[in-house]
Amino acid sequence: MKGVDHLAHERNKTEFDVDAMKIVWAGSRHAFELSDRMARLVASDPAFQKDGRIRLGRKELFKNTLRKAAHAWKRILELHLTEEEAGWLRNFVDEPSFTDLHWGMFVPAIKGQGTDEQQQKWLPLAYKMQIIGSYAQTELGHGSNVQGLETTATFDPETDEFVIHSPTLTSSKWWPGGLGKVSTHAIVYARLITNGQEHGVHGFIVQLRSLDDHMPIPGITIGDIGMKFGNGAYNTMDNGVLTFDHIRIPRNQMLMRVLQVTREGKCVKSNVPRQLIYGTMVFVRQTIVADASTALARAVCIATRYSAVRRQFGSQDGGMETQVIDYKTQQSRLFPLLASAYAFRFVGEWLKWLYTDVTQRLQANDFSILPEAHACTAGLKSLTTTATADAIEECRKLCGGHGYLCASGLPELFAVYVPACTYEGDNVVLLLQVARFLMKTVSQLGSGKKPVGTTAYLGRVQDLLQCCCDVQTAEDWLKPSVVLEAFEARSARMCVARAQNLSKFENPEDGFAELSADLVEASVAHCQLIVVSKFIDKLQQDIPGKGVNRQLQNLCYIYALNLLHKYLGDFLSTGCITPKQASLANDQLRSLYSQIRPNAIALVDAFNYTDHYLGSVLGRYDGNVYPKLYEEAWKDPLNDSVVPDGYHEYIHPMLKQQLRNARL
Ligand SMILES: CCCCCCCCCCCCCCCCCCCCCCCCCCCC(=O)SCCNC(=O)CCNC(=O)[C@H](O)C(C)(C)COP(=O)(O)OP(=O)(O)OC[C@H]1O[C@@H](n2cnc3c(N)ncnc32)[C@H](O)[C@@H]1OP(=O)(O)O
Ligand SMILES: Cc1cc2nc3c(=O)[nH]c(=O)nc-3n(C[C@H](O)[C@H](O)[C@H](O)COP(=O)(O)OP(=O)(O)OC[C@H]3O[C@@H](n4cnc5c(N)ncnc54)[C@H](O)[C@@H]3O)c2cc1C
Repeated sequence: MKGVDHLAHERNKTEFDVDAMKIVWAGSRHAFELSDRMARLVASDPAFQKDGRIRLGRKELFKNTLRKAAHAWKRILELHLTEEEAGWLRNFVDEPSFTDLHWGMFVPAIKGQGTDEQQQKWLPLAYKMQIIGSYAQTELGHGSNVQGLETTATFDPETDEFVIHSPTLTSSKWWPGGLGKVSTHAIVYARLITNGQEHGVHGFIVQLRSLDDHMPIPGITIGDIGMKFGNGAYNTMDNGVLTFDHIRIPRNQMLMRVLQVTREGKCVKSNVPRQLIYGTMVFVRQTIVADASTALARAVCIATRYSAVRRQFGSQDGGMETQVIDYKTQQSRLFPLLASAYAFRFVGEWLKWLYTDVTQRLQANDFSILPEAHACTAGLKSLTTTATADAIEECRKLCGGHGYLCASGLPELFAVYVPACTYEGDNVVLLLQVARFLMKTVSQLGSGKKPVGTTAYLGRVQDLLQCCCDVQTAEDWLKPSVVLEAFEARSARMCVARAQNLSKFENPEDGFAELSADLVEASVAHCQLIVVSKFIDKLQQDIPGKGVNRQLQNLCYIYALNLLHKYLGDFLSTGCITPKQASLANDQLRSLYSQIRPNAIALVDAFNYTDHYLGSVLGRYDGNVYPKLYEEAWKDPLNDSVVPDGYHEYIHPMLKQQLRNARL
């Protein structure tokens, strides 16, 4: 039975078609229907309930994840779910597990780096989960520096095998998800050595555990690396440690799409660029950008609904107090995060398109846009995960004290999300990759090479260095061309200034190292420009539904103008805009907050999250926060007994002692 909707008065204020917005958020009607069906399927299945997960001990927690994964797989087979449907199911089950690495990295690595024969042999086994794989790249001593990995794969021509070996403690594989307790196989990255010569790092398919009794293959030492940050959270995952003592694998288990090793141990390069060895990371970084909007939307949904429920101060004549969402400070902290969720959704959609395009081109041996795909996935992964992690924490603060309770869902969401800033490439290391790409692009401008794609604006660098923003009123900030030009000019000017500083160094690598902090700032400016421009592109599409486009416009300008406000130093110091224009942008921002305010609840309803998925008392759809928070408190194990364990040992003697002292 449906209860009272405590947020009904908020929903009645809505000025747009929420169902139409749900489709925009999902990406298409098809995606909406599919994700909606999977969300309900998961929410209604008791096997997927997640209440109390944070209170489980590690062993119980992990076993629970194994049970859920097995149940999920059973349901996938019974219901004949497609890969797309299974992907949504995984999302709504909302529990990191070895299956993520199997499907998200092991399978893509074989697809991207394996030859046709290797794919034919290994993919059917992996698709049926007759083998379970992980992605073993990082080592105890090296993660970011992939070329610094120490594990060796030495070709033995006598037996036609590779010998995989961990020569040092620091060469132990360390971190791979699913490796600790579950995976039977892994793609192991190791330095290839043939005929005494090194040929860089390559991927090898290595069996780790017996398919009969799950015992490690002799010569392999393997286990879990231990508890990670937060209760529940990422501790459902068995991140592992692995060492090899001269493990032999057949030659055909090296992934050979980029480089073949012949029977004699000769290395033969294919026409595929070496960077394709890093291709799996490009794929996963792209999925991480899409996931950022999902996690951010979740936190924002909780904080927005709770901000409409929560009241503090402002009561007159015994009337209702003010909803905290009506405080301008609350709006100026919350609404840019709401806008960012939508912005990241659309840039994620675009990045998926870019990735599909690159994949098709690679199949046709066109490798020209690989550098741009790398820069975009690396940069946007960095930008969106940093912003999302910060935003989840901000949402916790926006919920006041109750945000700190696990019942708010925010502590666990933060703990599970925050490693995204590190895994799949440390965010600073990735921004440095973007900086290299940008500096290379700027350095080639003089040679007549026309930049394309996301750097096309650098082709207009002369105009951008001279342009003057012509904003005269706050309304002028609602013109797409004005906003875009301000972001392009800021980014172009920052890139050119950094390039000029770099050119003062005799050795470019020394210059790059010395100026790296400044270079990272230019990368951020460039990536923010991409997000703004993709949001503006979205507005140009024919978007059906009453009032939907208007809301998206408001969100787009909130996203852009809030960045302008936050990074005012960049905009002013590069001379793109004047202080007066910045002040007008701020006036416009305040006006946009007022326009978003009546639609805020509907804009988070459009995410279509079930209460199961949100996992938050504060974010409940019906806004019935207080009675449920009160109920939740009594579920804590400390409340199992009225007098706590330990009273007789510790509290009672202390009280008695005090009493005796008082009598003295
Ligand atoms: C209980 C639940 C049950 C549910 C069950 C359901 C089950 C069924 C589901 C089935 C459905 C299927 C659905 C699919 C699900 C998908 C899920 C996906 C989720 C995935 C989750 C993932 C979780 C996260 C796990 C994290 C994993 C990792 O962290 S792996 C390790 C990552 N490591 C790194 O990222 C290292 C970072 N370092 C680097 O990338 C590089 O070394 C470097 C970029 C720093 C470069 O360093 P260096 O300078 O030394 O470079 P060098 O090697 O010399 O090369 C330089 C040139 O190469 C160019 N370059 C670099 N990188 C790339 C690249 N990636 N691509 C292209 N080019 C690249 C670089 O620009 C240089 O070029 P030039 O300048 O031209 O020379
Ligand atoms: C939860 C989780 C899951 C993971 N799963 C996997 C997995 O499945 N498979 C796998 O192979 N790996 C996995 N990893 C490892 C992950 O990919 C690495 O931790 C990540 O790439 C960062 O590398 P690092 O740990 O070596 O950091 P480091 O490079 O040691 O970073 C430490 C600090 O040094 C800075 N730094 C490093 N290099 C530079 C530089 N050149 N210039 C400036 N600053 C620099 C960084 O910004 C950072 O502040 C996982 C990690 C985590 C946390």
